[in-house]
Amino acid sequence: MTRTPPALELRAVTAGYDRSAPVVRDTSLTVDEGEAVGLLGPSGCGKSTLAKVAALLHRPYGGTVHLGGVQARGWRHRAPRAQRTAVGVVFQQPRLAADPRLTLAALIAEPLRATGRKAEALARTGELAGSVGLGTDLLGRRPHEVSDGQLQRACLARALALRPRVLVCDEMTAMLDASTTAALVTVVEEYRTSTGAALLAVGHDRTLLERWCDRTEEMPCTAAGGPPLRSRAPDPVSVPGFGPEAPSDH
Ligand SMILES: Nc1ncnc2c1ncn2[C@@H]1O[C@H](COP(=O)(O)OP(=O)(O)OP(=O)(O)O)[C@@H](O)[C@H]1O
Repeated sequence: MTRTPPALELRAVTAGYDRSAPVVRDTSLTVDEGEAVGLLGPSGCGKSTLAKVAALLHRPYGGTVHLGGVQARGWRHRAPRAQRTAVGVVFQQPRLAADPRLTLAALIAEPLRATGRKAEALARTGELAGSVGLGTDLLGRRPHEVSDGQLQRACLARALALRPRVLVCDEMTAMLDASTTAALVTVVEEYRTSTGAALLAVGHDRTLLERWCDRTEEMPCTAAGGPPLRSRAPDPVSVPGFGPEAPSDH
């Protein structure tokens, strides 16, 4: 029987900002279709770097990235569009990830416009905003006129606009309060349930990631010896998705 290829596979990735001292070394990670994997590890161990490699935003020194079984053939704008748009990404700090000149409507519609879908952008912006709990009254505002939570909702809507098969959430909720965290996790889970998309969620909040994800991976510090990643299934009492109790902020 042929096995469905993983939605995301990182094979022996070595990456960083100085070829002589990479922050990620020979690291492999697989996220199956429909699976949610949490990536934990000490600060500075390279989780965000690995997340950027997974989202084809950072070119590794070594190793390969495969999306749906197909090896990525480029990085950033040089990646083929079908691969680039197969991964949606949300970062920790929405103010760094959002062009301050754009209204929230334009921000959400950015990927649709950038891929030439102007009519779809007009038709779906309101629906996308609604799907992340963003009132249409906020769509005409610019990033400095909304809260971090409202801006992060817009960034999540932007990441979902092209209906990615893989969603990478890099500390998406780290700056948010417990109720906004719960709301955004619920949005991601509803999206995954309806589309079968895979999730790679990076963070420090072990309680949140162990509740949210099917399994977690521990990323060691390369200075302390490097991979392999250590896998951990959730406790029997925790459930995939988000339970009734909101996690605390950190
Ligand atoms: N653009 C950059 N240029 C140079 N070094 C960088 C850059 N971005 C990150 N680094 C360094 O790479 C290392 C790994 O950073 P990274 O952000 O991937 O770690 P992290 O595990 O996500 O950390 P945290 O949990 O604190 O967010 C750190 O030592 C960091 O200082």
